[in-house]
Amino acid sequence: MTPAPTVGVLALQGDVREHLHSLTATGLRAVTVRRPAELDAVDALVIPGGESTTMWKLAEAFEMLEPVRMRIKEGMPAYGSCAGMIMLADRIEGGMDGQQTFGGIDMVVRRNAFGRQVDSFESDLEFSGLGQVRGVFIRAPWVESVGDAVEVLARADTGDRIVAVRQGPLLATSFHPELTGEARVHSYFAEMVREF
Ligand SMILES: NC(=O)CC[C@H](N)C(=O)O
Repeated sequence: MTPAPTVGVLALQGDVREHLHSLTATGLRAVTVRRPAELDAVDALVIPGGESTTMWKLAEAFEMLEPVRMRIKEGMPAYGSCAGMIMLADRIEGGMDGQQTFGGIDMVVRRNAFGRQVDSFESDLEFSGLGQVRGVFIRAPWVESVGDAVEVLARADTGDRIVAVRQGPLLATSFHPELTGEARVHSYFAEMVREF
């Protein structure tokens, strides 16, 4: 039997523990990643929810920006929730001056897109291939536009906004399945990792 793939959770900032827990529940090995050497040791990476401006600054401070970009270019599977989705976007709107991302998914993501009234909310989404999934949105981004290579997996019921996408080995959601005990999104990612 081949050993289970190891997934790193980028542990600079954000809801790292919740992702570690969700990944372990799918049968994958999950470890924290803060340093380039730790990144080298994993087969795939999860970028948690949190605050993308802080994550970007810490990624620079920990000299992780380029190494993560490089691994993504080489085809490493990655999944980002919320701030993690922002980090996987090739282009962002509403970012801080100079804010950078790892990129990888050919999309424009708008930060804090759902506005003040609905800073945080929950709703049921139709997730392609999974059926109905409960989405928890916390100052969440949405996907403003996608390139041809990007598959739209879910839209919010509020105005048809795109909230889950996949491009090859890269997955991103505006919402946080790691916070609701919703195992199927992590299982979906685990399948992507095993296929890789
Ligand atoms: N829950 C989240 O991850 C929020 C994302 C945050 N608003 C950002 O721009 O990074």
